[in-house]
Formats: sequence, structure tokens, C-alpha cells
Amino acid sequence: MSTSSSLREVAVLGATGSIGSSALDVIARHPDRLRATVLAAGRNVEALLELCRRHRPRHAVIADGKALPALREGLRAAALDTQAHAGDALDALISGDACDTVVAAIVGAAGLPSTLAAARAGKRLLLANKESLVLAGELLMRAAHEGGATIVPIDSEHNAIFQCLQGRQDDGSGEVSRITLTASGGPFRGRDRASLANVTVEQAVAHPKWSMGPKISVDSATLMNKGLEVIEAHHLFGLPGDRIGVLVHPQSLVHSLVEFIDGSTLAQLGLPDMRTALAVGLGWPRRLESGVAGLDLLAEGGRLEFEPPDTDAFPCLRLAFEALAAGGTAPAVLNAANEVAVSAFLQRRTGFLSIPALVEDALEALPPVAADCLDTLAEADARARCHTEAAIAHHA
Ligand SMILES: NC(=O)C1=CN([C@@H]2O[C@H](COP(=O)(O)OP(=O)(O)OC[C@H]3O[C@@H](n4cnc5c(N)ncnc54)[C@H](OP(=O)(O)O)[C@@H]3O)[C@@H](O)[C@H]2O)C=CC1
Ligand SMILES: CC(=O)[C@@H](O)[C@H](O)COP(=O)(O)O
Ligand SMILES: [Mn+2]
Repeated sequence: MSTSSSLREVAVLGATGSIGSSALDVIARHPDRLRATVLAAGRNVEALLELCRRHRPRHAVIADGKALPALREGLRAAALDTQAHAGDALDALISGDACDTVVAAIVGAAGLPSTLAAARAGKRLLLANKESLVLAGELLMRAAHEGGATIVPIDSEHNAIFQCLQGRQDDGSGEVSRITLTASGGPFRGRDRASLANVTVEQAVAHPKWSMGPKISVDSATLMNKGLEVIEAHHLFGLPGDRIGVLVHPQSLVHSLVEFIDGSTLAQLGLPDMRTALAVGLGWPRRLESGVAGLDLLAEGGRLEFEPPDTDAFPCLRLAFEALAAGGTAPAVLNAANEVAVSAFLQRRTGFLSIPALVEDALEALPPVAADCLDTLAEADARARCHTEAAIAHHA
């Protein structure tokens, strides 16, 4: 528990990743207000140990149990009193008094259990792991409501909307008429579908504006990232798909827009650096210095450009809107098939254009059923993974 009411004790899940690194950068700038007490990673013990040496958390968690002895030994060799745990201890740690704030930045559906645990335990939940909302948005939002958790979206677009709404979420006021998510367009903006057949992994992960992990970078290249974000926005802000728009904005300076019923549109602008969104969450409702410079629009080229997304070249965005409209288990199937397809692409087992094809195939093969509980969603997720793995193996 916090030793003083102003000190926030933060669990950083996905600490060795891109968001984890940005979160720890902001935390380290505010030793009087923020402390990293729990650091969790997947399997990269060396990177986790290095973070433990720097941030001296009370607990370090490695999901891969086989790596636990190496973590223990590394902590002992560094004479740190950080306790080492395997992944099965994570949910209990998050739910207990080791932290009051959780940065949920594990990549993919693997982040759902810990995100749910933080929501149920009523923590301040800084939610970057968008896949958990896509997979189980209704359950997660209900868990947060019942547990008394405060969710601050960290995804830059949703963080922008959160700021425009001054922290209100789905308050039923009816004052918001529409939200518009901006999209960079990714590394292949402007190209037609045929020209994408032979793009490489290196080209796909080279995002023009943001420095991010490989999975979300490929999602940005296919525009699935924006599709996942539409579903994420639906759950966070309580708007139906037909009141959520997407606008390509190649400069990535306007992070999203909210239109109100009186004709006002508010937007949040800033340099493309996730430390701003993380500082909003870590300090909320106060503002914290983040290390990000203010925006000089003239230095950034003096122009803000917008264009419609091309869903012929990038059908993943259309598939996500369709999955949201279909409801039930459809978003879980979309997410699982996409995770498997992106992983296969990153391992060079399938091509870039197979990603939308595999997702569409899974959605057709596994029609939606009502998603009334976690078991149903977990089953849909597992079936979509199996189906997509088999489809990749069949075409190999
Ligand atoms: N990067 C960004 O700017 C943004 C990211 N997001 C979202 O944030 C999340 C993280 O993205 P990003 O930081 O880019 O991803 P990275 O690939 O950079 O990092 C992923 C992190 O998750 C950890 N991890 C993977 N599997 C597990 C597991 N089973 N249990 C515990 N930890 C695990 C990894 O550990 P290890 O290193 O040990 O493998 C690593 O710390 C994603 O959901 C993404 O969509 C949203 C908006 C922007
Ligand atoms: C930083 C962030 O929030 C990413 O989700 C970003 O939006 C990716 O860029 P795209 O707009 O290209 O998907
Ligand atoms: Mn985003």
C-alpha cells in the first residue's frame, strides 16, 4: 500500500516492452509521486533484470516459469531484495496491496487475465492492452464498474478522447455525437492491394511515426490496429460503431477528435510519443511532466492533412467494423485469428496479404454466438486460433 497518500505504487505489466519502457521513463521522473513496485515480463529475463537493477521493484514476475531460476539467480547476484515470481503469481500480486496502479501493457490476449484482475480489484488501470477490450470488452468494463476501478485509456487515440471528455466515460449524458479516431495510415499508405503481396517483415514493422512492438506495428500496417481501436472505443466510450469514424492523418499530431451535439469538435494534439498518454494516466487527474516537448506546428511542417482510409487495400478495418456489428464472439474471433496470422507473418510463415484473408476466413467459419461469459469467449478465442493455425499449415 502507498506509504503516503500522494505516492502511487505502480505495477508495470509488459515492463520490457515499448509501453513498459515509456511508463518506467515517466515513473523515474517523479520519485516523489510514483514508484514501480511490480515489474512483469514474458520471457526476457536479462531485460527484466536490468530493469530491476534500475528501478528496484519489490516484485519481479516472469511469465515463463522455466525462466524463474535465472531471474532468482540474477536478483541474488545483484544483491537486490526484489522477490521473484512465475506468471501464476501475477493476478494475486496485482489484486493485493503491492500496487494501487496497474499499467496493463502485455501484448495480445495474454494480457486479459491480469487486466481483469486489476479491474476486479478496483485499481487505477492504465489500459494499453487493447486486445483485452476487443476480446472481452463488456466483461472487462463490468468488472471495472463493479470493482470500482478507474480505467485511463493509454492507447493514444483513446487517451486523446479521454482528455477531450475530461475523464468522463460513457456517462449517458448524450452530449457526444461522434468520435473520430485518427490513423497514420501505416508504412504502406497510398499503395494498392496488389502492390502489397511481397512486402517484407522489415517494411511492415517500420512505422512512419511511432516506435512500437512488432505485433502492433504490423497491425498498423494492415489497418487492423485501427479496427481493434474502433472496438476498443465502443467499449470505453459506449458509442455504437456507426458513431465512430476513422480518418487518416499522416502526421500523427492530432490524436483523435470528439464531436459534441452543439457543433463543437475537440481534439488533442501532441508529438507522437506515448509518454504523454502515460503521464496523463500516471498523474490523473493532475498533469505531470513527461519528457515530451510541446508541439511546434510550424516546425512540424505547418500542415495537418486528412484523408479517408482505403478499405480496399486494407480490408482489416472493414472486417473489424463488421465484427463489432455482428457482436457476440465475433470480435474475439477477429482478434485471435489476427494474433495467429500476425505471428505467422512475423515468423515468415505466411505473407502480408494472408493476414486479412485468414481473419475473414475465421469470421466466416466461426459464426458469432452470444458472449455471455468468459468461458464462451475463451472457447471462441481457442477455436479461432486452431482454425487459423490449420489454415496456415494447409497453405504452407
Ligand atoms: N507501443 C505502443 O506505442 C502502443 C502499444 N499499445 C498496446 O500495448 C500493448 C503492448 O505493446 P508494446 O509495448 O508495443 O509491445 P512489445 O512487444 O514492445 O512488448 C510486449 C510486452 O509484453 C510482454 N509479454 C508478452 N507476453 C507476455 C505474457 N504471456 N505474460 C507477461 N508478459 C508478456 C513482453 O515481455 P518479453 O519482453 O519478456 O517478451 C513485453 O514486455 C499491446 O497490446 C499494444 O497493442 C497501444 C498503443 C500504443
Ligand atoms: C501510438 C498508438 O496509439 C498506436 O496505436 C498508433 O495509433 C499506431 O498508429 P496507426 O495510427 O498507424 O495505427
Ligand atoms: Mn493507437
